[in-house]
Amino acid sequence: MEEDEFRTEVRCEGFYTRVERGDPALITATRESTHSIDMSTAETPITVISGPLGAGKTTLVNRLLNDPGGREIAVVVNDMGELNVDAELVASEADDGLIDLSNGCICCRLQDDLVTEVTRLAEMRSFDYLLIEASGISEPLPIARVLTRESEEGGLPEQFRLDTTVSVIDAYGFWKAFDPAESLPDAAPDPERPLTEVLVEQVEFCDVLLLNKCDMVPDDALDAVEAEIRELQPRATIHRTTHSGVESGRVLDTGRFDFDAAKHHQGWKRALTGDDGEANGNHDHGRDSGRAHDEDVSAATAHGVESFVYRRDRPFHPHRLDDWLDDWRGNVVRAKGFAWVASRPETVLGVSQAGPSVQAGPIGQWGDDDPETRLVFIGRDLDEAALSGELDECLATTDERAASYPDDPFPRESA
Ligand SMILES: Nc1nc2c(ncn2[C@@H]2O[C@H](COP(=O)(O)OP(=O)(O)OP(=O)(O)O)[C@@H](O)[C@H]2O)c(=O)[nH]1
Repeated sequence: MEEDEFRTEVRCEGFYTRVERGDPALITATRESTHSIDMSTAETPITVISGPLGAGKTTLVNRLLNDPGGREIAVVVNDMGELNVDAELVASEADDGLIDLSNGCICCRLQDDLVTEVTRLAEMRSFDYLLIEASGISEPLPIARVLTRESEEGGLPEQFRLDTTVSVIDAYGFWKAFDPAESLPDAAPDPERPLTEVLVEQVEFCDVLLLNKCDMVPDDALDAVEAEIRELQPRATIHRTTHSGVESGRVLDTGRFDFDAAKHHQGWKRALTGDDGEANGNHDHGRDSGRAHDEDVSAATAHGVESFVYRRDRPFHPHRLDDWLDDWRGNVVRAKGFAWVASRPETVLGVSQAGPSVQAGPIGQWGDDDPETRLVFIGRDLDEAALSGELDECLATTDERAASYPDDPFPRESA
């Protein structure tokens, strides 16, 4: 069962590509820069910037273009709309000292366009760093797959190396989305857009996480938000920022990208496997944010952030489970895992909840594995006994296990 079987299918409608090159003053600065580029490796590192709509991605791109640390940076900006507003914003910053050398707009699927445009860029221009700003609804994992040539669709030329995946997370938006007790009046989830699912995936898959817009969240709430994010994302370095203010070296040339680690050390997956990441040398989380593991643990404890795994070797009654999934328990930030349902005893049901967004559907067969429900819950002040009791009420009786279910509710998708 691959985690991307859970992923929401998100289509990207357009890439906007431009190369930014420094003006003479900037090139002078480049020569004097302490940053040295080892041309002998002939590899162009890539940083991918993901994050929800309005989190501060373009702000970060512009910061990096204005302070490239001696690098000549090319930027690919991806936006969902016909007009690429982000590219326009990057361009306006470019007027202050960077020259737009090429631009273009194409409409097609994300992966093909990404490969085509980056390949074309590399043929046309010389640059020594590539920034990719993903759209607010892009999932980082499929992008990383293309950039590491793991995609069946093909990948980038060998000269590129994915160096860092960065997620810029709007601390205020996160606070509103996942903490109903603290949420503001406009925090109601938009039923049209299950963005919380994408937001959580952006948190879960990254090497570096900027917790941005810290100026908009009170300190105690910020601590709680960071504790929740740390529970979802045990591996990444976290930087608290305002206006995406971070030294370029924190997000460029970090060498932190590690596909296996990024895929397997998401909070929910580690809770399922009981792996705390120390065994394989990835126990460096929080280092750059100045926090040690113990501090993360105590921050989580102080804010009541915790996780537990619900395991049962009896199937659910499909309709009772479906009804239960309809009600979002506000203190659950994330629930994810595998369920066994009486309506499809051979089938593994993937369940993925992020805030008010809940998805559940078949993702494979149990095969030789003994069927067993395993669901991870991550949240604040979780009442494990109550949640487990509610779920136990959804388990099928012996008679119900033998029944047939012509109107099986799965797959289900809801915002
Ligand atoms: N108060 C506050 N505003 C910020 C901060 N960072 C960015 N902004 C503002 O938030 C708005 C959105 O920032 P962008 O950088 O365009 O965000 P984005 O992630 O590129 O947005 P999309 O491309 O629409 O997904 C802009 O008006 C920024 O000036 C911050 O730390 N605090």
